[in-house]
Amino acid sequence: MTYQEEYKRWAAADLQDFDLNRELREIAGDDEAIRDRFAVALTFGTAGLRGVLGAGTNRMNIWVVRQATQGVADWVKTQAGTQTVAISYDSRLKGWTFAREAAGVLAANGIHVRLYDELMPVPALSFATRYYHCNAGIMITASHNPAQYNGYKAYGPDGCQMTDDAAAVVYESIQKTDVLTGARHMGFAEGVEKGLIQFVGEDCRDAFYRAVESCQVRPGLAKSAGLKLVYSPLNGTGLVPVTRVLKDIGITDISIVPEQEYPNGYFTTCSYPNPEIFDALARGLELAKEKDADLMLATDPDADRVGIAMKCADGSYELVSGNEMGVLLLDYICQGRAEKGTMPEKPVAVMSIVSTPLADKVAEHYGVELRHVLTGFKWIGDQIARLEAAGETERFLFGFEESYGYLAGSYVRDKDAVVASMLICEMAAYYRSIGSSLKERMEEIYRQYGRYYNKVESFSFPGLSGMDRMKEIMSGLRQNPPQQFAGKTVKKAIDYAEPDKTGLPKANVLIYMLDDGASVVVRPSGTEPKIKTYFTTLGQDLDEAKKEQEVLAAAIKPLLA
Ligand SMILES: O=P(O)(O)OC[C@H]1O[C@H](O)[C@H](O)[C@@H](O)[C@@H]1O
Repeated sequence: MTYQEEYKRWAAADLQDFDLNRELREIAGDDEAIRDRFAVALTFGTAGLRGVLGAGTNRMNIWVVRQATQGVADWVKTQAGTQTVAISYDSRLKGWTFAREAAGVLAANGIHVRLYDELMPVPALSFATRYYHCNAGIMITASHNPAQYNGYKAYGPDGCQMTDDAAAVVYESIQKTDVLTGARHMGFAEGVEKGLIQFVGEDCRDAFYRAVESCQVRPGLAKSAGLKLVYSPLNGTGLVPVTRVLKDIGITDISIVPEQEYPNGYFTTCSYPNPEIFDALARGLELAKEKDADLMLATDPDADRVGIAMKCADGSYELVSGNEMGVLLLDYICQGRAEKGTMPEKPVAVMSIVSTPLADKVAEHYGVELRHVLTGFKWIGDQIARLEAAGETERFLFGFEESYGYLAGSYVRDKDAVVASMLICEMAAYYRSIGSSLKERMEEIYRQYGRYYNKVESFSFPGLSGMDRMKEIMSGLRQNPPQQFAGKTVKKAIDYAEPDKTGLPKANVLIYMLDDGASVVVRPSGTEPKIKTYFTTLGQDLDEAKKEQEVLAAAIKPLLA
């Protein structure tokens, strides 16, 4: 069928969503708009689906959600177990609608559903999936994308994002399911009446909070430390779980950024709700200055990432990068657990290969094995699963990625900004209680292990031609391996396309280790049309390390044009 024919089929159907029929009427006769919506379909991958909201096979709408859920249902039916799927959603536009639609498809397939009756974040979904022994979990979210997006993250029975094998089966089934007529569907009320759709119980929520709070390193400490916090849920799911946990551990001086407090899928005060980006933290920073807060936290809409600003001695605020926070937390957890006598035998931490080598130094100092895995938090979840299979789950201390994702504990298998917010506040409270601060501890770490500087620079390659160019660049780097960058010799180059040499699954990643201890990683992003370069440089002080990075970046830039 051509895209025009598919458009006509949709335009003639009752799409049960006023917005969709109106959009199709509006684009009548506009070939480009029709092609964009109907020429291709959103692809279901290991991260599920993500796309712009609207009508068509290349958009997020109830029909694409039903089709994807039929794929998930078909896969669940091939599995043993409870035949149950957990569902949650965040503040995105149509979040609750998509969650209900997905529940209706599962129920029509005879599969039981456990649905949150209010928006809840990724870690709560991962937790419910495990708690109810589900075969799968579905999170309706587009994470930190702009407001016009929504998406569908799929989870396996362990609460980790779906494996490649399972996602491939789901995708195959999706392709056999006609988007408008192929998915079975039952009305939500009927599903509830038949007992197929149930809400997540209070017992599960309470168990989630207990699991998070059990990860405190110095329980009770925050109660008396007088920490002053500014928090922004960025109009997403963080408000309820983060404030609940913080209050439970005794942090009461919390000012919430008023315009970003309540769920709002339009994200009117920050168009790109990604805590990696300054704009997303700007309102929080203003309020932190006004309140003279010790710390400012902002969680992304599905509350799996958290961004931080810390107060410096002169009263100014400094943003903390994902790498720095990963190192601070690793250091705090190790030091605190050693002091409290709760350090497990043979402790294990995990980070992605693009995260800072400074963490290796810290782990070594505390006698912790720091495992390196590919980018994607599911690889951290996979390490916990391996420990679990060996009956050694308690060895897992902490996992992090430079992209602002952290997890301390094995109760969920995706990044958790709720536990991260709790531990960051506990850590800040601790340093405050001993007359120090996060900033001071970070400086001590640099003095002890060396002045590392990490920076990510991304190069955009939009469209199909961009995809080709990215392939050319990566194969060019493989065919003519660079021997030096800016006069610094490449001491070792690691190509992750060669699994025999890395011991990790095959991945399109190149790492260059330079003779002065610096390193550069080059990889195409898995989530955006970009090549990302990750720099680690060293210097006597920050200025020198930054200059080193600039020189290296300038040398690499021409290779990525
Ligand atoms: O670098 P990318 O492939 O774009 O991925 C960036 C990030 O995306 C998601 O948040 C994943 O869960 C992370 O594991 C990953 O680091």
